[in-house]
Amino acid sequence: MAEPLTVVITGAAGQIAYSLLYSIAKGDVFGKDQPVILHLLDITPMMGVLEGVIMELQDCSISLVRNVIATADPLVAFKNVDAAFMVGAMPRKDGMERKDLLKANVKIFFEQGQAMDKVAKKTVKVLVVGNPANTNACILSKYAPSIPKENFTCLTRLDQNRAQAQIAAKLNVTADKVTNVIIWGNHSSTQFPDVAHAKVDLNGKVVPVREAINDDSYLKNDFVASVQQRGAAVIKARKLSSAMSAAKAAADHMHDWFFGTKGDNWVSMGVISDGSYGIQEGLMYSYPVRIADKKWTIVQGLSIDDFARGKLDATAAELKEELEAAIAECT
Ligand SMILES: NC(=O)c1ccc[n+]([C@@H]2O[C@H](COP(=O)([O-])OP(=O)(O)OC[C@H]3O[C@@H](n4cnc5c(N)ncnc54)[C@H](O)[C@@H]3O)[C@@H](O)[C@H]2O)c1
Ligand SMILES: O=C(O)C[C@H](O)C(=O)O
Repeated sequence: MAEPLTVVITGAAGQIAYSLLYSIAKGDVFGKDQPVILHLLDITPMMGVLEGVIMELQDCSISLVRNVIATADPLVAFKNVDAAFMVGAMPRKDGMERKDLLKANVKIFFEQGQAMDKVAKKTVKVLVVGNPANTNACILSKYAPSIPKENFTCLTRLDQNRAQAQIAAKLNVTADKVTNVIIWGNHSSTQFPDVAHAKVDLNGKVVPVREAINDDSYLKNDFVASVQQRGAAVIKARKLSSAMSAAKAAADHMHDWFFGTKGDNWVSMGVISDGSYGIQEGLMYSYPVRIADKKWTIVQGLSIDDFARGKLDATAAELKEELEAAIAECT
């Protein structure tokens, strides 16, 4: 069997971690033959709750988990980690936008970046889930300069999964039949869920989603709005932000980073912009990526029409503003 991977989950006593830990422990993320050592970080007042979560993890009786370290000290949590799920942050409440969390949450990533810089492996793969996820990931990377920028990503896979599921429901197929939906930009209400290059397998025949749906007005309006607003809709209904689906998406993201994408398929991830598609360099922007040998590359050469161009630029403008506000908080 392989050597254990050391994996940190921050916000480990919270609701996303409650689902995510089980997924990681049973091998959904790193493989069914891959043992893991779990580092669980939360704040001191949550250590009692975390103890209960660890009891449950133990009671799952899963042999892939070789050790569990619970701590409120980031220097202990990030020590020698191979992968990091950065979940620990305040969730929004009904009526808030995710960027309203910036003031409360960005300092967490400012401080944790510095700790990560000191003690994490330089190869660590980092996924930021805590909102506003793109900007928090940018700040984390900025304050962990010894770790390559390519190692920092943020979660937009939940938006991708939502978009895929909605298209699948409309076409009366299962979600796995829909591929190459793209989420561009910010994990916020300005994100652009784009099906211009998406495909669907209809009874063995692969056709463009646009052709199968045959309703551009729906794809440009109701579909886009409903993916953009899905997080808010869950909060309104559940009085809590999404957790099971967020954990599933985080698991999907890290799994694909480790195991790669298949064939022509791509997935969406928030990654550091290199200027692709005219987006300002250095923003943490969600792009379509292909992954091989544990490295992502932005899919190039996709056609962008005027409608899409406007959407790509609007979400980039929001990210630029968020980043400026976040940097001001970190002085
Ligand atoms: N990107 C996405 O797709 C996505 C999806 C869902 C939720 N989220 C975000 O994920 C975050 C967590 O959501 P949740 O529902 O699990 O929240 P939660 O309140 O249930 O859990 C958050 C946990 O983080 C802990 N925490 C707070 N400050 C911390 C710190 N400095 N270090 C370590 N832990 C800390 C809290 O004590 C708590 O246990 C929120 O910001 C939420 O908005 C993002
Ligand atoms: O919407 C939220 O605030 C939580 C999360 O980002 C989501 O998309 O469900």
